[in-house]
Amino acid sequence: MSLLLNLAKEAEVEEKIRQMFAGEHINQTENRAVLHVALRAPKDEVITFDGKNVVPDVHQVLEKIKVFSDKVRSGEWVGATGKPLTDVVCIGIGGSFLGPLFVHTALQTEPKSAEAAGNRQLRFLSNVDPVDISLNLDGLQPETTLVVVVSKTFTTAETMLNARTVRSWIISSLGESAVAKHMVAVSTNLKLVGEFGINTDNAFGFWDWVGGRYSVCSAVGVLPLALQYGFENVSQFLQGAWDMDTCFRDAPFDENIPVLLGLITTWNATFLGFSSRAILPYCQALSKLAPHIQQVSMESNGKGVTIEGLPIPYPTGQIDFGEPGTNGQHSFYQLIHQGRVVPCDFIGVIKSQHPVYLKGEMVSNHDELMCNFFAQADALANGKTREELLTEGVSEALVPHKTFTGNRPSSSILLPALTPYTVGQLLSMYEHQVAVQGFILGVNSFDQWGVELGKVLALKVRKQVSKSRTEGGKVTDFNYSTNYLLNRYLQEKEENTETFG
Ligand SMILES: O=P(O)(O)OC[C@H]1O[C@](O)(CO)[C@@H](O)[C@@H]1O
Repeated sequence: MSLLLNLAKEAEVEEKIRQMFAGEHINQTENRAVLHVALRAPKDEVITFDGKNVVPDVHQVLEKIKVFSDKVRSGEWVGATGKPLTDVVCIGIGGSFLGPLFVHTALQTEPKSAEAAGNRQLRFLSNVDPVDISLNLDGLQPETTLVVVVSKTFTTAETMLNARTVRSWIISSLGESAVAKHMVAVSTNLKLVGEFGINTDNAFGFWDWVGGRYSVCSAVGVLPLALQYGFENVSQFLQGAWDMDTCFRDAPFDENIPVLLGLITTWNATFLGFSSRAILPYCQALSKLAPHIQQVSMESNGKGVTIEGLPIPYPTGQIDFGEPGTNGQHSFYQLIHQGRVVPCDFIGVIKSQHPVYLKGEMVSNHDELMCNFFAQADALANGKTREELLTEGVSEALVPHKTFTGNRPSSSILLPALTPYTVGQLLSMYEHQVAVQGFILGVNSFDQWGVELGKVLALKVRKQVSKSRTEGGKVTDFNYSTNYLLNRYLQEKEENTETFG
């Protein structure tokens, strides 16, 4: 640890944290500041961007969300037919989806939040696959549904097509004028929001200095979560995130949770060369933590060049994946214990959101879950030797199969309980862990050029599909394999299309 702490010094991590909180343009390739911490700063904090304190702007949007969500929840804001809007469908993808889904999943079983939600429903439509539309609109009525279109750029192809499709669903049932009451937006691009037909008075803005995958504490997450759980619960979530932000900003590195986790993750991935990391919450309510952190981490640190554009001669970010325990134990843990080395983050809670204790049982249901949490880290670290197996009377033939090498790294994170506050702490901890790792690797953790090429090629395919539909003829513009598959697809495609309106 002391060598890793020296490395943090050498890599000037302290200075980089300072630059981040000072609103310097550390996202150099996009010439942007990285100020998601300002989204959870209390009113009296001063965080400047290009000489201006941004905290009042943040609180202005928060106040707007509070007023709007209170109106919708109380039934003061009604739909086109005068009915309260009890159900919310958020349309967004990537950072405009995964973070809010993670927090929603963590809060929906938390007693105080669940009570505040009552019978309200919150759903997330992300995939452009029409099956996702059908699943998310199933059982909903347009007259009681509020749609929140969430897109930082308001240009993301999947989100915009889903938004147009759901707008047609509303219009076909309630008429064009219903859009004003039933559709709102979250974006940095208010011009495009207006052009889409959503009243910009009903749009909730954020800023270029918030990266998509770091936007859950902006209106991207706060609006849907406040609609579902009430503003007070969401404000506790923000306070929790800010608590960890201040630990990151102020604590000495040997007590700084995100810095320590960032160093350990870098050690495992880059120095020891372990190419993946498992995020394993022993808490069902954290089932969407891994998919969210997967984007935060892999889109941030999955880079091939340094911030200066030089090729990197060492492995950068790791493949992040995960599932709640104990489910994962019965799925992929075999490989983790005896196959490749996969550093693990175990996350447990001391108090369950729903304690159950069956009469006559030795331990509560949650204790049973947590016994596994404690056991796994030990099993990975210590393993089981040939000698131990022989003492237990295991046959020579089976000894190699039952041996565990041990010496497999893991970190254990124990929370007092899963509340809006600790969910905020957890989120911020991982966001900053990723930043520290990027600072040490020397990459830009805040751009994402690697997602562009696929988008451009999809556009080219889209043009081809529409050309061969209208003009006929075979596709020849791609490589042999793609041409063949695309022609086969177009030839055999038969669709019973459902249209709204
Ligand atoms: O919020 P937007 O602009 O629709 O973008 C959605 C997501 O797409 C990405 O740009 C990746 O394609 C993410 O970084 C982002 O979170």
